[in-house]
Amino acid sequence: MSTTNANNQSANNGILKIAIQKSGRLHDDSMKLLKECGIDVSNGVNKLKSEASNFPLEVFFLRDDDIPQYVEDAVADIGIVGENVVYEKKKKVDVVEKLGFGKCRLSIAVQKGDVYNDVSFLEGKRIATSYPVIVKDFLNEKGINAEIHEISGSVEIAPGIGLAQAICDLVSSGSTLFMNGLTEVETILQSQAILIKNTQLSAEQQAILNKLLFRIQAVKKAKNNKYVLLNAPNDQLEQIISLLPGMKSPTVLPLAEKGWSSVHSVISESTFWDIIEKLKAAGAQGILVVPIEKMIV
Ligand SMILES: Nc1ncnc2c1ncn2[C@@H]1O[C@H](COP(=O)(O)OP(=O)(O)OP(=O)(O)O)[C@@H](O)[C@H]1O
Ligand SMILES: O=P(O)(O)OC[C@H]1O[C@H](OP(=O)(O)OP(=O)(O)O)[C@H](O)[C@@H]1O
Ligand SMILES: [Mg+2]
Repeated sequence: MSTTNANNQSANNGILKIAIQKSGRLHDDSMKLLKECGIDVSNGVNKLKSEASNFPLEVFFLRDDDIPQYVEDAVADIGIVGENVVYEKKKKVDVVEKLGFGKCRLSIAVQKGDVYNDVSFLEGKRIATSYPVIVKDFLNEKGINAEIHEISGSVEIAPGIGLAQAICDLVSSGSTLFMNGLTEVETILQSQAILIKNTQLSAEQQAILNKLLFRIQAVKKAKNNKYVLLNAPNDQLEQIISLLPGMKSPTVLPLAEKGWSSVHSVISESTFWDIIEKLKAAGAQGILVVPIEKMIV
């Protein structure tokens, strides 16, 4: 390749195009994630495209259903979309990272009062859904013959108006099912927002993605951990330190008051309350818990 061509190539590839949902459940969290990664993107009303001012990223605002196709076709290089949409669309894209928001499940529900013992209930029935591909795969796997009636929204209303005897739709709190007199009977898929990428990124695009990913992982780790500061009597230090993992090991500093130390450490969100109780029981006092903004290990 000549130098000129190489330069042109680099000009084309010097920016990464990301597709995110224009409006809806994933929009705000997707924008927030970019912001937490230190990337400034303006989000003007009715704007469909925006360029980050301080990172080589161009943002396309799209309907979530279209994102896997755009990423497969390299119209966008990467995208943020629910796993449910990725599995439904079955496009050729690579999954890069789970993002920890947009958590929901895709479930089958029937009318309250129906006697549902197992999936054989669905045999010969009509199921309303916006996810015909995933439902078809599920029924095939279970050896059930049922009619799939595809509708694009307000799926939970279908049994109540005589359109279907069962539905398959996204559930989070369960309140939409409850309000429509439905009961969840099978969970087909657990879903959350994920980062997907085109399968043939150039080396330069991959390098930008790696930079973005490094930041995303630091943000995610920080969210899953808390910084803890506490005072400990020196004669209890050994026991208290054994309860605290820290990134390497806890920091211990002497307090102005003799016989006491200040202990600093990082605790994971999942074990947080358990460890705090044990720390208190071991004699820790003045425990402060502080959120971490970024965490690079
Ligand atoms: N109740 C929920 N709780 C958490 N996440 C959800 C919930 N409902 C949907 N999601 C996730 O958010 C994604 C977008 O949901 P939304 O309802 O905004 O989609 P949509 O109406 O199809 O939007 P679009 O206009 O972009 O097509 C879903 O595909 C799913 O991954
Ligand atoms: O279990 P819940 O917490 O009630 O959430 C489930 C509802 O959320 C989603 O719809 P959304 O509210 O996004 O509206 P939509 O129909 O426009 O997609 C989904 O399609 C369900 O209807
Ligand atoms: Mg959609």
